[in-house]
Amino acid sequence: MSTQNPTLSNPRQAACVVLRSIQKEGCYADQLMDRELSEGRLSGPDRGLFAELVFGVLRRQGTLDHIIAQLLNQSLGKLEPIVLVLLRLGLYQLVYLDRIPESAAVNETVNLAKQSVPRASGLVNAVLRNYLRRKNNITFPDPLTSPVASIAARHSQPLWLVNQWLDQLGLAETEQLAEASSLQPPLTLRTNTLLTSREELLQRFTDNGISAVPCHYSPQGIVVEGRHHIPGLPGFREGLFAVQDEASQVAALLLGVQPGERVLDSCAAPGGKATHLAQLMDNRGELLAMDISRNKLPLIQESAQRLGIRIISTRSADLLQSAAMPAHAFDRVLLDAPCSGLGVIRRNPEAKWRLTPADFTRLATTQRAMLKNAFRLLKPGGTLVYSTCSTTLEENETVVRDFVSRQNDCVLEDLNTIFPHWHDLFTSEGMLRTWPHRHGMDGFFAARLKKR
Ligand SMILES: C[S@@+](CC[C@H](N)C(=O)[O-])C[C@H]1O[C@@H](n2cnc3c(N)ncnc32)[C@H](O)[C@@H]1O
Repeated sequence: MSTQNPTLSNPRQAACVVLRSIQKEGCYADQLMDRELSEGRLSGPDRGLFAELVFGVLRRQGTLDHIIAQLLNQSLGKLEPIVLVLLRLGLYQLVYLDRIPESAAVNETVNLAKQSVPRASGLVNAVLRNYLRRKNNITFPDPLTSPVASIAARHSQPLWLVNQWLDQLGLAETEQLAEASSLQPPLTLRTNTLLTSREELLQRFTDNGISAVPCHYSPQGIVVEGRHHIPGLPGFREGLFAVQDEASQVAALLLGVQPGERVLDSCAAPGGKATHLAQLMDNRGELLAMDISRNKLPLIQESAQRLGIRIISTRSADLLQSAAMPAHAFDRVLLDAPCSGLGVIRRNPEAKWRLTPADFTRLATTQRAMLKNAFRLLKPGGTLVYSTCSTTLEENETVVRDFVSRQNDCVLEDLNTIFPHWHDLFTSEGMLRTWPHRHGMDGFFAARLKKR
């Protein structure tokens, strides 16, 4: 099956194609899904089922594989990759989707197998029916004697990640985080305060029969209940809001930008934080949104235009190349560094099956070099926020502590002192650490540095 197949009007078939591309080619789920949805072959509830199947299977892949292994007479590794995708897809519907009748889940999956890999349709049928017979006898590792394996299997997380969380948080919180990280994240929006207030936006949603509540921490944030097609939400085309997790909103607020300042967002695409910063600057001053990827700069410009922002200019430059950097000295710099994305695995669940601990060391090397270069661009007295959507120590505290210890003109500011009302988001050292299970937002890190 190909992702270009023009006949994919069936949500299960479309999900199967996307899952296979992710497995085979290392594609990103959100990009493939956007492409499929924008081609308009699926309509109405089929679009919702398609998204549910792709993200659900990726989030629950570990648990599904654990169950499949008990139902098979052979090891999982011996299955053809497409057969494994079909089994995950069928089993996901049986285990997690109450609204789909069991017979439909089995028959539709077997039909898909007949189309794509006919020789395996008997096996797919047998395994799914075997699950229906044995579902009350599926076993998981004992939480007392094998806590890591138990959490990994029940909450669908890789073993290395559970071990890492255990070192950071202890057993009870690891269980909570593992569970929260396999759930669908909330839909959080940032009010565009250049055009409206949070209260007016909430009222607009209420008037349109959509439930939404204010965020607890971000003064611009709202959480919308249910699933929605974003461009169809009231106020989207008028630019009244941007989609952005609350943790990301808080990270930009930590920079403390003021109207009239000269600000650099050094890794800016697709522009979530850059547009937020411009909004906080009240559309006054200069904001340079820089990114290595020239292809992504139009995303920043399109968002800025929709939100009525006039102070952002974009530039393609490599933060690792000093010579390519803008010659300005900035009052404030945001370095929202490329990272492992372990804090956003609710949104990009394929990442947890691809990453390995070796990736963090490689990423940290780049992040250190970026921090050094970004700090050079600050004026004396200027402020820099270093942030990532990763939960690892290596990409976060270690990068910052190491930099501060080597850089005589750099001071780590204590966020507890500057933003005392958010103290439960900060570590005792004064850095931001948000967690899905504690704060209901993405896992995020930020530290605020000052140049003497
Ligand atoms: C975490 S994303 C930034 C997200 C953005 N701040 C936002 O809120 O929408 C990291 C960005 O860094 C960019 N990037 C990666 N390496 C870079 C480099 N060497 N110089 C500049 N940008 C880089 C990537 O293209 C990516 O867009």
